[in-house]
Amino acid sequence: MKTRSQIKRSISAASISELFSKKAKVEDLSDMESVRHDTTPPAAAGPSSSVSLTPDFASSPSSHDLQTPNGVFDTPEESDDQQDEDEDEDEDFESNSSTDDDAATPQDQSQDPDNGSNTESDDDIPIRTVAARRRASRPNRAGRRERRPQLSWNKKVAAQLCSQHPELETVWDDLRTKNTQEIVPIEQPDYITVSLLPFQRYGVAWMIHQEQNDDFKGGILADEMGMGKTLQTLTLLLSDSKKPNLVIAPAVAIIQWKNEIEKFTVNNVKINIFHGSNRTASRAELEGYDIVITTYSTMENMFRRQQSGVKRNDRMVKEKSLLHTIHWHRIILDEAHNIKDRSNNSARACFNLKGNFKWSLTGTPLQNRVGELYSLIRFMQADPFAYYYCKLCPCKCINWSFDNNRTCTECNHRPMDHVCWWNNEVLKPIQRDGYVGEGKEAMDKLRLLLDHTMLRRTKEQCADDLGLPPRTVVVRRDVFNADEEEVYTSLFRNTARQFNSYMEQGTVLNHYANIFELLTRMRQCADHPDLVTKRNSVNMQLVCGLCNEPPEDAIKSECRHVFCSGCAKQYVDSFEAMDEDDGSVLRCPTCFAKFTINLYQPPVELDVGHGEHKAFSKTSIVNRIDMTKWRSSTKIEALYEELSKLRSDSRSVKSIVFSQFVNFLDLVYWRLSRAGFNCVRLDGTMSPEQRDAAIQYFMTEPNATVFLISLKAGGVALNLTEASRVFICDPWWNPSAELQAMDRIHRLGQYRPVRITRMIIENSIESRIVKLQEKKMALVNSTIDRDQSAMDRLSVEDLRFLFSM
Ligand SMILES: Nc1ncnc2c1ncn2[C@@H]1O[C@H](COP(=O)(O)OP(=O)(O)OP(=O)(O)O)[C@@H](O)[C@H]1O
Repeated sequence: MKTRSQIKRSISAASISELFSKKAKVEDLSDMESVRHDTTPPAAAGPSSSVSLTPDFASSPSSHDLQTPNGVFDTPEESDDQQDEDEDEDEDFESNSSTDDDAATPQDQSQDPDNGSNTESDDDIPIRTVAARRRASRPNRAGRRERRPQLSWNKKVAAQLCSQHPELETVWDDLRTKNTQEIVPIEQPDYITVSLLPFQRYGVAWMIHQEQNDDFKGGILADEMGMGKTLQTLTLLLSDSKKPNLVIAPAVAIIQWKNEIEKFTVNNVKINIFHGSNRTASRAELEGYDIVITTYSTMENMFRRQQSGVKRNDRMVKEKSLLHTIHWHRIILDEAHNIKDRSNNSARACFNLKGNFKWSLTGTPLQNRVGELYSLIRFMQADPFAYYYCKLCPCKCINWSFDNNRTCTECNHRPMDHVCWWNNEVLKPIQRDGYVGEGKEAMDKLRLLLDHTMLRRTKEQCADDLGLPPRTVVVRRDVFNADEEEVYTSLFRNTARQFNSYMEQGTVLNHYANIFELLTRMRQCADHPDLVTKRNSVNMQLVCGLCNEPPEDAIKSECRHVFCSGCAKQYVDSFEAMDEDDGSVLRCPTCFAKFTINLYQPPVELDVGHGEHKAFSKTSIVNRIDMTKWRSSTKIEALYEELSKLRSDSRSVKSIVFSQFVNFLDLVYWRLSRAGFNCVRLDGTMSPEQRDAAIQYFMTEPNATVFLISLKAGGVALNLTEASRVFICDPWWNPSAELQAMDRIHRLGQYRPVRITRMIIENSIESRIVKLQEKKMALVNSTIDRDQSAMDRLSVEDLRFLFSM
């Protein structure tokens, strides 16, 4: 569990997210009363490159707590006895002119560049600084405490850096006084076949301006989801005839890029989809294309083979990555929040690409904490913000590079002598002080930097241009029937008893795999009890070890068990969030060996084949149980009722149904097809081509009225504006995943009012999850913490709440 002080220190992701986006709030309308979210623009709204960074930090901590080496906060106060004991020692250190601030955060300077965490041990803190701290807190001879003007740790480090790197002294002033030239929207280009909207013409002009101005070679286009970032970028890519350009996108979006290029451009744009086993190996060929489109996993995989090698005849052989060899004209990261964790392999692989201009596209530039923005700044190699500077000499580097002796390969000084400018100027003060004092100053600097590197417009600001219809969100609450309740209650009692005994023995973390599975089962049971009671006959080699479903974007652990990539990430994240530090290790839910898995490995292909019912895979529940005796569930019937009502009102209304469980989608498919609905499916067991074919069919076939989509595979990056209804069948821990899903239909090209229905079983864990979401949201909104990272994760407290009888 995080300490209160730790929580206090964190800057709010929520606040920043809020700063960036005013999303329609999800209203809990148990009585099915609907709420309209007006998209009328406020009078003064309009395209602007500035982002409002004005969080409500009224209750932020005002004290400058000191961080001890073990991360616990204390003050420099000490007992008089202790002070006397240290008297002599102190005198010796007078000449070192150390101040209490030296002792404040000595380890802050020695960031592990990869994760931003402190890496030095207690032993690394010079003793003199401890003594100096004691001296500072002791009364002087007149009985008063010494009060000297104090420089914070970060300010001192900044001063040290400036003495070696004088150019750093004026960085912020230069940025502040920079002549911000007025940006005039471009004219409609003749190479684009569709009329760009006014804010899009402005967006392209801003991108061109960024490239022409020498300060930043690119930037972040962060318009809200569905406002046409792809089209704006495409217009930029074709604004000169320079090539080759590289687009990196999630697998689900690469075909969409291809389609947009074909649909919206007149010239014969030469494109290559660099993905799959048939991709070209020729550098010359790739360099001949205008635009090369690839996926994060392909790019990451190539980089890994280059850096770490690949096993051939029991030897590791390193292979040059074609993508990293070419010098691209522009590099575009679509859904750039994929690299928000600067230490993940995708991020590292992106940082190492070479190009003249680097662009990040994302509707959610900040999901959890301010630190995530570093990845985007680092990707565009913003100078000096992304660089490390040595405090002892003029050494400056973009890559953290230390040899085995832990000395810099450039200057031989130690890691702790090197400081990331971003960490010292922005991240640390905000983490420490929130939005007061130096924290506020740092927040202003961040805003200034974003003003110069990021363009963000919301749907609300551009409502006049977009002309989007209103969006309504409702919650439909049902209760289990008697049979379901019996199964669920027995499952819940058993699992709660089990959980409580782990709690009593203090072994929650040792049994984390078990608990995670129990939670999943209860969530599945709320969809349909069969998902839990008919699990036995599953071939464990072909299902995810966490959700027991056909694995989506399957990945393998070192112990060779298979998992959905989404499940494994959630499992690892939640365990890490426990932060109990009692030596427990995360175990594989299948074999209980230590769980080691590369979360960013390319998906493995599994041959699941087809069973008796050809439309379903061999492992599908439909092929494992006797469907002639099958009975539906409350959730499925509620969905059926909603869809039937829609169909009787209008036969042309199309709906999207999201669930996290592929087997549940199979059961829904079975039920709805038998009731005459023409259903289409998309999940993470399908190849990009199959996914695209499903999307095309749904978008163009008038009779295809229901699209069943797995939230893990289709929650982001899709355009599904043919539909105007969304049903979210099971609540997710993180509400932002649900918001992303909703925006698949509330986007440009949507002309009908949009209605979202969240389906909840009232007497089940689902209503508790919704309460938990509300609780976390309230915590986030009302406390100083405002760090939304908790949204994605489960604490022991959360588990206690979920299992309370
Ligand atoms: N000027 C325009 N005229 C007509 N359609 C447009 C225009 N601009 C964009 N669109 C369409 O709007 C839809 C949304 O655009 P796009 O997918 O680029 O949004 P996005 O901002 O990238 O969203 P996300 O962040 O969800 O990926 C697409 O179908 C696109 O073809």
